[in-house]
Amino acid sequence: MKPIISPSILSADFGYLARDLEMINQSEAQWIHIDIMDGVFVPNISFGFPVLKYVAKLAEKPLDVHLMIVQPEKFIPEVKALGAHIMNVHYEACPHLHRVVQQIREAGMQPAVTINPATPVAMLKDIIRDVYMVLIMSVNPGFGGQKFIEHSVEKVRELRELITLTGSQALIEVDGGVNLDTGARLIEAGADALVAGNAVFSAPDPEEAIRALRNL
Ligand SMILES: O=C(CO)[C@H](O)[C@H](O)COP(=O)(O)O
Ligand SMILES: [Fe+2]
Repeated sequence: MKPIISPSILSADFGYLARDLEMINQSEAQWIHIDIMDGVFVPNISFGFPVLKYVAKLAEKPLDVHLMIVQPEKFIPEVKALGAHIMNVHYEACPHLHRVVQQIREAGMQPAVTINPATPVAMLKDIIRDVYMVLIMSVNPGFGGQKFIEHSVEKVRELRELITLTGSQALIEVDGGVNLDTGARLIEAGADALVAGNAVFSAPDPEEAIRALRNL
């Protein structure tokens, strides 16, 4: 099965956001990845809901929303209003993760849980049956264009084992430093979906870069 490709608009040219979204609409990408940062959970701020309303209007593919914020449950209505397909919340930001997952589902979105590079896969054991997807961060969240953390490939393998063992249907997505080389190894390890920012938007032909990732 071909991997799901979710281009991250964090690396788009914000001065030409409409053009870059149109490129994704025309491309072989399945989803559009949206990074929301609060300057508290991560040391950076990206864009907020007034900008994302405009993005959502132009986007013709399901939105894969990645919230790098504290208390993400506070923003379930705003994320829902964007028409998001998937709402990714961080394990590290949710002391009551099970409740948040339930709330996301009740709101009519697919719940996904994201883990930072220092969080072991084993921490997901009691939530894995309840989520649509797990997002493994392969860089420390907060910035695009960072170097891939090698240990992430092993984490994908461990997560695939946990999913098989528990009978979960969860998808595995990986985010950070994904390119043709790291992407190939992640897919081999069991990843279903790849987020790519820099590898797409720094390429001479971004649409071709998406196609190449899709054909890995
Ligand atoms: O969540 C993120 C950063 O925290 C981004 O989705 C990620 O960094 C994508 O960018 P790149 O592919 O350039 O690493
Ligand atoms: Fe992300």
